[in-house]
Amino acid sequence: MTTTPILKLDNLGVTFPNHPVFKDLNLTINHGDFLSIVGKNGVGKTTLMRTILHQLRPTHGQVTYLPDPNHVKIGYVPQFRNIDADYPLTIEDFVGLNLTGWKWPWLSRTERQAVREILKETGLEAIAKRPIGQASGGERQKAYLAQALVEAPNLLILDESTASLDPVTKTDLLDLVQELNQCLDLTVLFVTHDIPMARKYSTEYLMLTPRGAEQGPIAGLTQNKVWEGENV
Ligand SMILES: Nc1ncnc2c1ncn2[C@@H]1O[C@H](COP(=O)(O)OP(=O)(O)OP(=O)(O)O)[C@@H](O)[C@H]1O
Repeated sequence: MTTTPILKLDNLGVTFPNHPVFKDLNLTINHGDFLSIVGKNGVGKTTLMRTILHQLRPTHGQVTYLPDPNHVKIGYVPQFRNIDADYPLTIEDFVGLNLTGWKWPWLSRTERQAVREILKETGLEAIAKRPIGQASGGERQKAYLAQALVEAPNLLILDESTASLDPVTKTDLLDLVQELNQCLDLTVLFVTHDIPMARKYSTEYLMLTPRGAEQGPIAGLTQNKVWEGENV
């Protein structure tokens, strides 16, 4: 099987004032990888995602999109975020927010079709007209995922985005992500504390510890290893 890299981290390091988060991180992520990123609270997982998204300039090293940034389209699903109860968008508006048409009446026929399909796939179809501010926490997380997927990314970052979901919803959404991973070669970076879910869905893992990083095929990631890593 040929592997084509989509993202490369070279000697990557981030230090906040007097506070090194991670250093000397080297990693190549290939198209179609489903990489779980694990490690204890505060070890630097979100900082790494922000660096990959170029929201944060690394202190050392570099992040390279391959073959170039024009070929990498990123979808990002954040950790749970509060939304004001009177936020003036329906769920379907919210899902289409990043498309060129922006709000439902101005979306093109193709964009509307894409929004409808993703609402169906994420189980939001029945509540598409509900104001997003009235949606439950889990429904909002689904809407964030749908918003990221509707743009057909080839790199999806899930930053603890399934943490607030019930087990059935979590499984449904990760099944969908896995289907896109396997059928469309979607590359997935899955930041999680849920080791059984990481083992179920990922192909590879990256474990951050205060001592350094460890990586490998997902079969090598066990709950014990994470606990040991967390005690370093
Ligand atoms: N802008 C910043 N300035 C200074 N320190 C920061 C900044 N952002 C994050 N940190 C610190 O860097 C460390 C890593 O934070 P980060 O959010 O990346 O951890 P995490 O592994 O994602 O944690 P969690 O599992 O709790 O979400 C933490 O100690 C955090 O307080």
